[in-house]
Amino acid sequence: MPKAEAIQVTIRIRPPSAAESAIGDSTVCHQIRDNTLSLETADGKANIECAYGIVLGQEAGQEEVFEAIKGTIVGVAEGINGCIFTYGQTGAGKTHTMLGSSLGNFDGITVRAVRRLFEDLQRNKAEQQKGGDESRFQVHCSFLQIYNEKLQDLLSGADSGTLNIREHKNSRTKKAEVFVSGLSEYRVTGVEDVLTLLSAGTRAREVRATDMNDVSSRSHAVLQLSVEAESMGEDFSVLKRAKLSLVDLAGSEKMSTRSAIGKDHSKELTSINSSLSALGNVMSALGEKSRKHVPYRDSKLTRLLQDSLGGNTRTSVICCVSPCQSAGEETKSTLKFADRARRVMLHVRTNEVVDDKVLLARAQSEIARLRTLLKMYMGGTGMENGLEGSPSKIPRGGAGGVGNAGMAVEDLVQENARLTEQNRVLRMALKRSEGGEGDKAAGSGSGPAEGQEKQTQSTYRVKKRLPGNKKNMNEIYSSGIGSVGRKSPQRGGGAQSESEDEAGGADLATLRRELGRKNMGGKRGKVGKMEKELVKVEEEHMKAKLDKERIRKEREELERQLREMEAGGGSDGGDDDSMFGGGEGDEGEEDSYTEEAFEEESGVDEGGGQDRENKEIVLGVIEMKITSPGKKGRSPSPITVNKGVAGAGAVAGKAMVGPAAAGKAMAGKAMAGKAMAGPVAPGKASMSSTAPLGGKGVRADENSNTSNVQSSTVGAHPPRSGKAGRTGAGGRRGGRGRPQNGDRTKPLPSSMQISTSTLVNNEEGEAQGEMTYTMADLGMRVGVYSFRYDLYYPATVVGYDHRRRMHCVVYDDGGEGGGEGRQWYDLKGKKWKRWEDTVKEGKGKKGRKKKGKRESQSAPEIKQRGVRG
Ligand SMILES: Nc1ncnc2c1ncn2[C@@H]1O[C@H](COP(=O)(O)OP(=O)(O)OP(=O)(O)O)[C@@H](O)[C@H]1O
Repeated sequence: MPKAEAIQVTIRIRPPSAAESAIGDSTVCHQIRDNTLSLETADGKANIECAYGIVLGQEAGQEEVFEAIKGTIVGVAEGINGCIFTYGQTGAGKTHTMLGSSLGNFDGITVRAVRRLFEDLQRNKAEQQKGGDESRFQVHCSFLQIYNEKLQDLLSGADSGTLNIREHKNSRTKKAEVFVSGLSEYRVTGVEDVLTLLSAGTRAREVRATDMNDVSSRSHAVLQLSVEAESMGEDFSVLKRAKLSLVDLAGSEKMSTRSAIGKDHSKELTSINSSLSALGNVMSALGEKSRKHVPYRDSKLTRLLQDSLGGNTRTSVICCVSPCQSAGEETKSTLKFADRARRVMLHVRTNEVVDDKVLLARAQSEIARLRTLLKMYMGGTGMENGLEGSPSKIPRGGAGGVGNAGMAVEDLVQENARLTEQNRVLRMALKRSEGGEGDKAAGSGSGPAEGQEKQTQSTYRVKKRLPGNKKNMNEIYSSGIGSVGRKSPQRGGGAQSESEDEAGGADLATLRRELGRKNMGGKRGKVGKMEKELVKVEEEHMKAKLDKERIRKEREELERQLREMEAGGGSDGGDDDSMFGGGEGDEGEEDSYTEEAFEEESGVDEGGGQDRENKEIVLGVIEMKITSPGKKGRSPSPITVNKGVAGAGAVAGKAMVGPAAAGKAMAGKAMAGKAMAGPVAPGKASMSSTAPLGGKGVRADENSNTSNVQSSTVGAHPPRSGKAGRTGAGGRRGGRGRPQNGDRTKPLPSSMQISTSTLVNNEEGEAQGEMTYTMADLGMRVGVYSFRYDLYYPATVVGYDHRRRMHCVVYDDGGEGGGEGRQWYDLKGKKWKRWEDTVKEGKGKKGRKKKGKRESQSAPEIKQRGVRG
């Protein structure tokens, strides 16, 4: 449940500057208590006293500032978004606070925050590992500026052009979220990596001298770290994800303070002031409970910070002020802003994807707790034990019997969702059997049951099963595949039994009797609320039962049709009794990575070369397509992103059978359902984004429209421990060309081999064996070095475009973001330059360094203002 909390406001009063001291500017702003300051009015007659979260006086050091805002950082490793920004007039100390000073040990918030973040992540990882669980995390970094209302990538290494803010609907929360399309993201492994990027980006930032500051930042800068931390145990897997945004705003400046300023400066000033005023207006709107409209769209800054200001982010504002009289008016207006900010309430929640098993365990412990609670209540001992016995204090589903019945209803609803999903797979299988239309069916989105998510261009095939290893659908559904790695007596099998169905009803009946007894006993008032709750649960239970009946019937009908099809010869005859009609019927499928090719690589022999005792069963081939950008109105050309073999986990986790795009399917369920296993054991969920390829190759794509064929192989991913910037190069080029058209069945050159996974079902029906991670070159255009399928962004691929020599990001919103399904965003028209070169050459020089120098380049020195190396 989201927790409501206010934006945390800290005021920092800096010491007088040398210039202020030189003119003997008097001090009018003082800290008087830990959270209170006083400000003398311009005429010196009155003292304004105001209280904020924390007030830090002139003598406060960087460590104290960090302590004040630490709460925002510590949540990040736990999956809570955080945002820290500094606000104030030019020269008030914002950059000093955020970045620190190169003179001495004055690390700013950024360095401290990043250090703390990595410490937390490492500590969590070590703790998990100590307990015998697997744990890992990944962090990506981006850095941008908003200058004159234009968004620019500070890490693209050259003039980045203008980026756009886009919106995407989070498939989990169903809420719109903003992102910057085409923004470079680098994988970072520690504070040093972030500092290097920070240094490179800070050089590219716009600065200019103002009256108050010789090196005034003239742009708003946003450094963002995306964190994913995953832990996996025997029977659980939890993925936490959060973003930390560190924002150094440009300072407001009075037009009148400059006697004569250039046109550029005046434009800058207008743009800064208007975006800061838009920020103030947003804060005002958010602070007013009755106000419905929040003008986020009035400026790029407010649009970009939308999530941080009114959404699911823990936010801290540090308002910096000068203590001197000459700045009195600006200080007053900064304090006004602080006042607005502290009224804003946020709704913060942990971004966590939890495996079903964990949910089940949690639910079970909740039931146990509530049962005890009810027992105590019924026995009248609640109060004596310090527990509030009033039913109104017991959460929904929490009144013991009601809770138990409520859980039964939830079980039913979940079961229904699972059955609906299976029906969808059956429909696809049926379509395919009917005439190889499976791809179209999947692409067109036809067929999903009501309420299902849209399908996009993805195709799924289940490979022919080996003779002697025939299983019918029911066997497959009930053999535990539906719950690989998470065998649950209740859900592991196919449909829930009638008696289990009735369990909720039985609970309800018992509870009714119990309540009747209590009523008789004169506890009417207390019991009334429970009764209402009970009626509600009974209704839900009835509805879920009816739904289940309908879905079951639907399934029976589909199975019947499919059996008829198979009896009538199926799609490719022979001994193929595969669910989806085998692969031979897919001749017309574009850019297929055919099963034959797969077989050669995986060593799976259709004729039974495998150990049948082990009941080897290759359950599926995933093909995912991402469409190239195309112009609006043009049909986009498909680019195959990833083809792999989904093992039992994929089917089980419903990842590949998900109704949405492959990416979505994998995203939604795979993370939770463990289908997208990286180079980990089956049944374990993978780190979503940049699980290293571990030497697994990539595959050429035949739809590529470029002739410059370079396949990125091992190097497509950044080395785990390498410097972040190296990722930008997209890896060494190891490709030796791609297969010719029509030559798809030939084994790919080793450098381009697609990885495969082979899962073997053991006697218990659990998947055993190796499951490897597959990543293909994006249509020969992009060496992928980061790739994630998750609930947050259903699909995000960050890569290096070899042809254009630039970084690019694909956001696939599965059609939900209002786009045309999958979309391709790149850094159009940009020249690409390695960031190392940019740092080495210094700002202004363009062009790439010669090849082969990269290895010898040492990490750039960090001498940027405010950043310590
Ligand atoms: N708390 C502080 N202690 C010591 N020096 C400070 C402090 N705050 C700011 N300064 C100094 O004041 C000067 C201006 O600070 P800074 O560049 O951080 O201002 P700013 O608010 O970022 O201004 P702008 O908006 O123009 O970029 C710098 O030389 C900085 O080192």
